[in-house]
Amino acid sequence: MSKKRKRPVAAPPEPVVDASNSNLDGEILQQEDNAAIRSKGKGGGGGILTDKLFSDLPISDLTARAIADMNYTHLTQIQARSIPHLMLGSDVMASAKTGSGKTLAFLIPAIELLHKLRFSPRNGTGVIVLCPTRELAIQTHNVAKELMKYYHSQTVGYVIGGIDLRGEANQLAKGINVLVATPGRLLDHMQKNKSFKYGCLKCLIIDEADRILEENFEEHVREIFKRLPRKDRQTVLFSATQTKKVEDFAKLTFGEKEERQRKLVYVGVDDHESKATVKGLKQGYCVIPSERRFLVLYSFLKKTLARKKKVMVFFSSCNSVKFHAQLLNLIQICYDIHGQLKQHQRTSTFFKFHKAQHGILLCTNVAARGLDIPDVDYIVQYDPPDEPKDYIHRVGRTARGDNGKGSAILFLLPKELQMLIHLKAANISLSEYAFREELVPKLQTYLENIVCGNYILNQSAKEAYRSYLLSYKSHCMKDIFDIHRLDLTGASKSEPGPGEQCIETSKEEEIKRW
Ligand SMILES: Nc1ncnc2c1ncn2[C@@H]1O[C@H](COP(=O)(O)OP(=O)(O)OP(=O)(O)O)[C@@H](O)[C@H]1O
Repeated sequence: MSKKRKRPVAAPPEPVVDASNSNLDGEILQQEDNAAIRSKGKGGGGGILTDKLFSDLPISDLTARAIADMNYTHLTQIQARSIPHLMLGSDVMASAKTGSGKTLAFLIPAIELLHKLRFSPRNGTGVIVLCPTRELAIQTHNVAKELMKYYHSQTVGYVIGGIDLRGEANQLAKGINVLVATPGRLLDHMQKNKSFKYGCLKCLIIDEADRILEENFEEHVREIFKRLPRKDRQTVLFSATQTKKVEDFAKLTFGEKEERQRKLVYVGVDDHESKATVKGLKQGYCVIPSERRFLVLYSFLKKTLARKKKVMVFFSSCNSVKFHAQLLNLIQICYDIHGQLKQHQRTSTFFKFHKAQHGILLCTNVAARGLDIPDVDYIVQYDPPDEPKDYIHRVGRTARGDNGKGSAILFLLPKELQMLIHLKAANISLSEYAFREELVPKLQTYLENIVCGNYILNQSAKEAYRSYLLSYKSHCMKDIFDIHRLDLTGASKSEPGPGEQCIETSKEEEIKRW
């Protein structure tokens, strides 16, 4: 007889917590100097604006009016330093911190270029912007659309995975001049869609270039490059974290002996800075034993929500996001984004959280790069990132734009403390926050009972726990994140539920089996 599946039901009221450990009004995380992490305040911002005015740029009236409508008057540093080179037609490789205005820096010259060339839909695609994630592509498309709102003869659109290929093909057949795309889907159209015209391409922009050139995109990008016209094509690479790989790629793309190589301009706004993250970001770490992690997170979220804050929490796997969202949704509404969701769910969640005044978004690294969500107060890294670069992009979702402010907290197990050395080497310094044991709510058994009593939650907990161990095992910093030294009993409590029961064989055997 098949087991009847139960849907998660609303949780019974929490047990009365002894007032002495009723953390919920106290500061669960406290900085050593006694100043608990706080969110946005006034004054002393990032100072990314220059005294250069958009009104002094040699751009068309149409673009200038759109920029004025967006209420931008002064250029940011990356805009002031890269736009002149881009408008001269140089190939540019540019780097500037998160939230510093790179999107306008590459879009304005690209739109101007097509305007000057009098591009129209029948010319096909003249500019391609490659983005690593679908949400970032949608966001970049929306900015381009706003900038082009007074243009009547040039068109803008996007093609991304998870959306009907035929619908996109129809749009491409009509002619999309500025096309924002994810690499896999762009290649799909290049291979399968004869009505996609890109023979007149004038500019290729690769946003988050270091990510796009990583292993999982490399093959796609290589194929895309083979198909794109090279003659008279400008190539532009932007990111907050440029790598040697991007440099090598630039050399390869432009060709050592080609004339273009001589025109490659490098713009590094923060090259001489001693900090890899922005000024308005307050960042710290907290060492928390495995078995307390979820309870600390729960308390923290409850408290920040009571103060009407906007929080993003990063996990290492889709299954972890899914399970924690199901569990937290019994207690408190939260949003979640990960790669296992259907695209329409991802897009709708992204826009809901974008618009929300306060709330929680649980996510994987799919939301780590480029997303410009207004007024995020806190970034919590429940699971540590794979490498410093990922750390920089995750925390970059707060403290954005001029005078942006925000806070970030990294959860570490005692054995993971050495990660701070790697972060320090990448110019990231974190303050220490102590968590107060006496304020941790005594809810573990209560939560475990909820999870074990509900089939769906129970299954999700098992999957989340397995995924947590798998991602631990595949972590880049193997010397620190050593699965053989991980306390499995404690780890299972950080995903409250059946935990270790889902590992039936001995620890070593099970790990080897994976
Ligand atoms: N000239 C400007 N004046 C004021 N605000 C600006 C200006 N240019 C951009 N911004 C704002 O700064 C914020 C960050 O911009 P953007 O998303 O382009 O950053 P980014 O450098 O691409 O960040 P990331 O590296 O995270 O992708 C946006 O909210 C944008 O509206």
